[in-house]
Amino acid sequence: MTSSGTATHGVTTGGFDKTPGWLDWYDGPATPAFRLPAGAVDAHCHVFGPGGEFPYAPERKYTPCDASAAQLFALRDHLGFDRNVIVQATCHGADNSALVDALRRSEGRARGVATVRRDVTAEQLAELHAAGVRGVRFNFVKRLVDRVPTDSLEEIVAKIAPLGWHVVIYFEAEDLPELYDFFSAIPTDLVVDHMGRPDVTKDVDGPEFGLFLRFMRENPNVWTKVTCPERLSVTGPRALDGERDAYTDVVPFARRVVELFPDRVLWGTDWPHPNLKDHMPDDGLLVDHIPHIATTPERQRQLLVDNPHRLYWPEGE
Ligand SMILES: O=C(O)c1cc(C(=O)O)oc(=O)c1
Repeated sequence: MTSSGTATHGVTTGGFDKTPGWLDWYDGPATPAFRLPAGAVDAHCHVFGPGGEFPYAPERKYTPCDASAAQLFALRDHLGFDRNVIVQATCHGADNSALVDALRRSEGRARGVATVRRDVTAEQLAELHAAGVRGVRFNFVKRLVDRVPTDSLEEIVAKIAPLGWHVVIYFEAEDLPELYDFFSAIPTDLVVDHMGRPDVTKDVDGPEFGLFLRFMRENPNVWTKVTCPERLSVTGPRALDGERDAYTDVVPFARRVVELFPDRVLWGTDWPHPNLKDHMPDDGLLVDHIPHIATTPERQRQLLVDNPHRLYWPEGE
């Protein structure tokens, strides 16, 4: 596996200039000390391009290094995951071609979460479904989109609900008070990316994280990904240089969610980790974060196997 094969000197395939300061994904990840249970799912990861084959969207807010389906599946096998849930990245806008290509190449071992526009047709949705898409993503993180998708969400949800799909939302903790009622009205299953991005310098028992926990408690259709400690951490040691006890400041937040809602949590690597600014984690060491937040074999099995299978492979294939 190599990131340098597709991205060199700031240029990706297709002649796209990477965002200045872009950090490429970590090459040569460690073998995790934590043995993943059989059937484990990496339930949040992306593919980027390759730009020469699947050009990045004109409206993108960043240009990444390429990160292909083959490279993702090599990482899956190296870490010991059985399956992936591939989430459409904002750098591809609503063009899901790279995602669909990856799903087809996975031979049933990946499901997808797409981004669609309000004018998406039933035929287009049926095609995405056949490829393995089971959800749509809406991004409320302002640095990643021109406009938050409040207008289009209801219209799109009405179209995807009959397919049994769910909604994935990405937002920041400070925006939850304003969006609380809007999100609570979404009728489908609803998956919140990265625990709603808590500010981990604040108290885990404080009002901000308390609102997120209340959101989950009051809405039994809400799930969350206890992911991205590398994004949320402020002081914790990083998953680098052999560190298997990384991102300790995020642990109390993720552990609390796993303990309170063990049947509505998912975990993923977030590979290839878009927009990290100060370091790129070793995904092998990131897997070693899991037993710190899901502390018993039963909780680990729910987080990594039972929950993602229920949401993405309900037919039991
Ligand atoms: O925090 C981010 O920058 C980020 C971006 C994207 C995306 O661009 O899709 O996805 C993520 O899960 C996280």
